[in-house]
Amino acid sequence: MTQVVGPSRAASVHTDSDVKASTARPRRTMTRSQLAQRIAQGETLVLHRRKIYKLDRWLANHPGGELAILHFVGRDATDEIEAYHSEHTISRLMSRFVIAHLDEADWDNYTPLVPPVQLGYRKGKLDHPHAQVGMWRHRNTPATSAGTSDTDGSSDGSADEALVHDLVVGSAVKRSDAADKARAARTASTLVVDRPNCFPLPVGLLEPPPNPDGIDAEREKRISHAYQQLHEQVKDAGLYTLRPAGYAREMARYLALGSIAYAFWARGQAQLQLDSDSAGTLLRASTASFLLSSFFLGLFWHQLTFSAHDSGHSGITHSWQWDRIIGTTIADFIGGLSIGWWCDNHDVHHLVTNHPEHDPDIQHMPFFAISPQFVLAGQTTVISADNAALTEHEQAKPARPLGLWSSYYRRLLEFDAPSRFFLQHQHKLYYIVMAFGRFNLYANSYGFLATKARRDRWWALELVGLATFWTWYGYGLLGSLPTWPVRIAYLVISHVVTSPLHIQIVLSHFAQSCDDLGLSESFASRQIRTTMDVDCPPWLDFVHGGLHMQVSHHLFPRVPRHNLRELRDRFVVPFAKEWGLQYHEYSFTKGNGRVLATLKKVADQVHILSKVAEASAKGELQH
Ligand code: HEM
Repeated sequence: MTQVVGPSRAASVHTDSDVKASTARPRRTMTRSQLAQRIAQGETLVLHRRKIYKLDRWLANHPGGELAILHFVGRDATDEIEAYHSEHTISRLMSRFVIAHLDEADWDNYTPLVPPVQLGYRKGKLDHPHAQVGMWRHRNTPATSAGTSDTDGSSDGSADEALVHDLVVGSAVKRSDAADKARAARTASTLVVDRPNCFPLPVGLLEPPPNPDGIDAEREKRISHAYQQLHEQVKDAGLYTLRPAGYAREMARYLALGSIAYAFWARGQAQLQLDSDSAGTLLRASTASFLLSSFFLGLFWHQLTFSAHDSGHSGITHSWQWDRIIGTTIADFIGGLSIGWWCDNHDVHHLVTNHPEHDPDIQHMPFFAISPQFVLAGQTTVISADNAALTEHEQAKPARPLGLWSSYYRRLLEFDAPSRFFLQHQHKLYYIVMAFGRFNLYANSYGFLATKARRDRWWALELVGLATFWTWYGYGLLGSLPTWPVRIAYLVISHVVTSPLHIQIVLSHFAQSCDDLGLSESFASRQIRTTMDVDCPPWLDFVHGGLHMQVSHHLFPRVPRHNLRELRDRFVVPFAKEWGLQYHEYSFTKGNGRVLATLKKVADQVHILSKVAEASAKGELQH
């Protein structure tokens, strides 16, 4: 049974580096207010068990990416740091970055500061005036609560519906009452903010808005401490130990699928000669063999990707370098994708799960939006406090949903004509779009390697991997096929067969809550709220590749895949029950039904918004 521990007991775990730090140099303390002042000046300071890390110079070297750290500036990242790093990294490497300890009294009642990246700042500058509009909206109206989650964990949508309503009413009011224009324009869709364009920031800007209803900061701290205790129990139970038999089975399966794909291709080549004698038959024997080969190659890729995922979390050997070599072999050399891109994207997803503005795994405009926030945030006019009066020109502008700013992509995910079309039909197009998901992975991978990736030896290895992939797959395999129609059919089938993977990936989050419940929500609460499991018998585990025990994976991402079932049953489910956190588990069919229902609901809201936008543009809105 899970035991609840108080702060003092939990704080006694992992104190070896504390001791080292205190013996190595005099322990300096910093108050919360001093911490805030230094962050406001632009320093990258993160808290871990009272220790304050200064990470400005480490950012560019961090294997987990810059954003992973930036989202925790000014916050207590204890749970996340211990979930994502080996003990060796924590005790040896991290201790080098400690510059002080937080004042004890401030630590006991610590209220997180808002990380500047979540206010729209990157590299010392304001990225975009629409960054984190939700937080600004909340800040301007402290009495209102953020969206709440209903008992089944999905967003109740009341906040979203209020936003839709605001937009419709706000637009109508603006048009109809010329005398009251300025006031009306500032009610529904205007935020008055005071944000400088670069650092230093006013310290007050880093103070978070009040917690929304349903978030009790004290309780969240207790959940956090209980999670830390649970983590110790998981380690003691040996669940971080790799089960080689599990991966031996995986390897046998990969080998079988790869060999079958190769055997059909070889048979097709042998049949080519015979086929020339039977010209004119509808489906030549060689073509059938090639298409069967493409089918098995797709299955091979589908299965293999789960191991790339494990390696991306250092979940196989627990050595970052070795797992990166395994991941690069699978993803780049065999699959033509970038493991570097995947890790960059996926690490952020794990840390800010289901946050519309920050989590790239739910940002799929123009094809999908799982909340109207994707459409609504951009319709809000943000004006700075020293320019509080709207100009005539601004008042005359029609209220138009513009889309949402993404802190990951650093661009506006626009609500433009293509997204207006796709989003209104997203529930009908879902499986069709997903069928071609692997092509999107190529685009993301190559875009990342070309523009964003660090130019280091891992990057060079990835380029070699991709060149190898296109040589064996593009030139060797597709090039060996007799005609263009057969080549295209091979390409399409081998890619479409992997598409259940994309459905499995989004299934865990698309139907879950994507409300922003603020910075006081604990890591464990957030992961359990935003993530769902898929129920299946143990013998089918290989089909889902561990992704179906997603809640346990999100809470303990480095636990090897073959231990997830035990982790879930012995530790995670009882933990959620003890703390009254709703645990979400559905069958594959029901989970898909929930995803489609979510997409349909947003499609309906988008339909209304599109009508409003059109009417507003034509000047047809009346009181
Ligand atoms: C003192 C500062 C830090 C150091 C020295 C550091 C170092 C590392 C290292 C060496 C790895 C590779 C995995 C390993 O060997 O354990 C890693 C991965 C990672 N780090 Fe950090 N890190 C720091 C701070 C942070 C912070 C504040 C966060 C966010 C809470 C973070 C999030 C991650 C993530 C998400 C990964 C990827 C691991 C995975 O995907 O499972 N790191 N970091």
